[in-house]
Formats: sequence, structure tokens, C-alpha cells
Amino acid sequence: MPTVRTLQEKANDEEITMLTAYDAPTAEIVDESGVDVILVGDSMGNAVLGYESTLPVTVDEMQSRTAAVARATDDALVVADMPFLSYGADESDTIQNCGRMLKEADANAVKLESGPHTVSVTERLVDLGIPVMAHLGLTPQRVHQLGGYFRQGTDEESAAEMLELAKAHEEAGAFSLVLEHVPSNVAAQITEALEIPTIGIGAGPDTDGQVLVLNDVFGLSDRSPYFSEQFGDVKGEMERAVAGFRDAVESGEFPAEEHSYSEDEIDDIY
Ligand SMILES: Nc1nc(=O)c2c([nH]1)NC[C@@H]1CN(c3ccc(C(=O)N[C@@H](CCC(=O)O)C(=O)O)cc3)CN21
Ligand SMILES: CC(C)C(=O)C(=O)O
Ligand SMILES: [Mg+2]
Repeated sequence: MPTVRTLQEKANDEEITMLTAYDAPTAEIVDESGVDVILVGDSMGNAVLGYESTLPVTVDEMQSRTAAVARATDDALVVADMPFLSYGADESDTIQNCGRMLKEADANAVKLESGPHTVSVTERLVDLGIPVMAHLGLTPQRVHQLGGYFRQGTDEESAAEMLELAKAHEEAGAFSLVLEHVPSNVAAQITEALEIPTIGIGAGPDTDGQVLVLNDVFGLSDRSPYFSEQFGDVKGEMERAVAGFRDAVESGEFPAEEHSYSEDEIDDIY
């Protein structure tokens, strides 16, 4: 069984790889390719559920998708990304919601978008046996406060604040930290200051690992951030498959002999 401990050991000499997945078939692909961590991201809000942002994602949706991913995963660490307002407001709700991911969806850990209010919550969850991945920099659940998906930690004061929060979450027991959309040199200095591994997205090359949204990697997203990279043309392949079906039905090529059979005993059912 994968554990958060092996990730911490690995960070010493190898780059950590993390990708999102939201269903069993894609989780199987990611797991079999040897990626270290599968994040069931709340990016499922825009990536699979058709919302404009991550805010509408519910705990039930996260549980259902995390369970599907965990059923298809043998080796990777499965991390459930806790949705907006499912943590941090009320302590017993936080414990209940995060606990469900381990008890009912077979996740190995949860991720919380971090801030000053998640230090004590992180400590409480870790005390109870729920491993926590922290997340600083651009935290998309705050899009309405931030005014857009902008780069964070762009001046000395906010970068220093981010470093202090990173240390506070390490101290609280977080096993790893995602740094999103921050200057490379800020991510490098935070990485240097921490024992726990950092995993960057739009945070340059000097974190301990990298994460991207699977739809972006596949080439399946209509829009993706500039810091993302398409490593395939899955959308093109899907379009070709659908067009192939449509053409074959319309032309009468499908279904063919091998897809059909007749029952000899039956000749007239009127
Ligand atoms: N498919 C997908 N990929 C992601 O990387 C991703 C999601 N979805 N959903 C959740 C968040 C949102 N993310 C984003 C989204 C947009 C920008 C972006 O375009 N930033 C612009 C400025 C944004 C603006 O003008 O409002 C930039 O240049 O920084 C960055 C990160 C990263 N995450
Ligand atoms: C991009 C990663 C870090 C994330 O939080 C998500 O996919 O929801
Ligand atoms: Mg997220």
C-alpha cells in the first residue's frame, strides 16, 4: 500500500510526479505509467462536471470520484482534494468530511487549500491519523477574493508570508505542499526551507515535484493555463472515434455481420 512516508523519502533523490484523475479508466492509465501521486482534484468542477470554477464541487462528488480512482489504483498515492467550504469552517464537519475520504473512498490522504485558518485544522487532522497535503500560492477556491487566477507571492512581503505559512503547515504535520502559480525563485526558496516535499504547478523547476491537470496533459481542455503543457492529442483521437461511429452508421457499414446474429427458430412474431 502506498504511504505518505515513501513520498518523503523519494523526494531526496528523484522528482515526484503527480497528476489528477477523476475516473477509473484514466486513473488506471496514470497508475500503470508509474506516476507517484494521483490527485482527485476539485478541478473536476471545470474538467469533468462542466462548471465555470471549482466552487460548486460537493463532498459527495469528491467521495464518488475518489472511490472510483482508488478502485483502479494499485501503486500511486491517492489524494482527495477537499472542496470549497468542506473544511475550515466547523471542526467536526471538517473531520467528518475529510474522514469520509479515507473511510468511504479509500483515499490515502486529503489536500486542503491552505491559509492562516488551516494550520490548526491540519494539526487536528494529522493527530487523528488523516495525512494532509497543504496548498499555497494560487488557491482557486479564493477566486472571488483574488479577482482571477493570478500569480501569487509576487512581492517580498507576500512571498515572506507564504514562506511563514509553509513552515507553519510543515510544523502542523502536513506531509507535502503544493505551490501553485508562484515565481520560480519563491518556490525554490520555500522548497529549500522545508523538510517536506514541495510539488509545483506553475512554480518553476526547483520544487521537489510537478503536478498538472490530466485534461491539460491529454490535450482535452478547451483552455488551459500557460504553465500547463499538452503531451497528447486525446481530444483529436476522441473526435476521430465519434466521427468514425457516425459515418459507419450513416453509411450502413456498422453493425456488420460480426456484430449481429439471427435466431433460426423465430420466423414470424406478428
Ligand atoms: N484544466 C485546468 N487546469 C488547471 O491548471 C486548473 C484548473 N483546470 N482548474 C483549477 C485551477 C485554475 N487554474 C488556473 C486557471 C487559469 C490561469 C490563468 O489563465 N492565469 C492567467 C491570468 C488569469 C486572468 O487573467 O484572470 C495568468 O496569466 O496568470 C491560471 C491557473 C489552475 N487550475
Ligand atoms: C492543480 C491541482 C494542484 C489542484 O488543486 C486540482 O487539480 O484541483
Ligand atoms: Mg484543487
